Amino acid sequence: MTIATPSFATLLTEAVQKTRSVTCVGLDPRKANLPEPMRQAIAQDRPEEWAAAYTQFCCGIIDVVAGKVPCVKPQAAFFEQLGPAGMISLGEVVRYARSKQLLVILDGKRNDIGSTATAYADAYLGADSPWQSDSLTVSPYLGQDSIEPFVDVCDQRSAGIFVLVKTSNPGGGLLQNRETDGQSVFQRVAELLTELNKPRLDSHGYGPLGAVVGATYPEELAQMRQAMPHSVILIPGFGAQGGAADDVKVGFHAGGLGAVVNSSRHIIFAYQRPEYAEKFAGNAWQRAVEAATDDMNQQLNFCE
Ligand SMILES: O=C(O)c1cc(=O)[nH]c(=O)n1[C@@H]1O[C@H](COP(=O)(O)O)[C@@H](O)[C@H]1O
Repeated sequence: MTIATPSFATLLTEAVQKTRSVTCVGLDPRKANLPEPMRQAIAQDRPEEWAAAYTQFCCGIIDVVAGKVPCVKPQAAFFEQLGPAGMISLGEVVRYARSKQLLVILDGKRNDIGSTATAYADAYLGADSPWQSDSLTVSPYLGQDSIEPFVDVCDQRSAGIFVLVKTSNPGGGLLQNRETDGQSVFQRVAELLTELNKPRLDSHGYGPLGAVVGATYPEELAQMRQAMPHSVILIPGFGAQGGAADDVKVGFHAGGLGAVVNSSRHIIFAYQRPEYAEKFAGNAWQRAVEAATDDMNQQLNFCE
């Protein structure tokens, strides 16, 4: 097997070391939460105008956080809400983030039967991908033959995936915690990721198959850190969903390696948080993004 170097996992580790940050800024634009001046500039309530505002907003965030954090995670759903115009905006945001040396985790939670999974993998991660994302969130529900096409693409290009293992939402346990053959479904997913990563490790011991484990389940996060020594863990649920620094620190290896922690609303709409609202009203929303990013970096001060 020939594996593209440097791998996505290596690039992410290097970006963490360079920025001394484990923060992933989630780009989840919402019409109702855009700063007032941007909402006022919408002349007609048309998807094209909102999409242009989303591009402006997300690129404005990227300008603030580039150099401060290793990666950003655009959530496709919010762009898809605007239809084709939203997808053009998503493409522009991905391109702009990469031009600012930020790694992009495209949050699409994609997957399907193997032959269609190949199309998703080529679409988002392939060498000729029009999106050129560095990585993609992937659902494991269709099994190993649905994950392998993504791994094949990761072998060819410096790309990675983050597979849903234990999600942050309260209802995730209904299926993920289901016990079968003496282990839970999420433990079985973790085992599969470890098997697939083993022949593909970089010099830090990480493979292309990352995992998603929510900050809202610290006990399971600690267990999953042990079960998946070769996966970089994407930890969402910090901030707005209640996850705190003490909850996520168990997801890391020494020196702040092996995980990144996502926060979306608490950073991008920080200007609306009570502690920032007065100081950063109106046009000062980018300064609120900066303050919230600096604060999160300080709280997650795990890099040696
Ligand atoms: O894959 C994800 O990123 C994800 C998985 C998960 O278990 N929980 C979760 O919240 N997410 C995403 O992480 C982001 C969390 O946003 P905030 O709650 O605003 O920080 C959203 O884009 C979610 O779609």
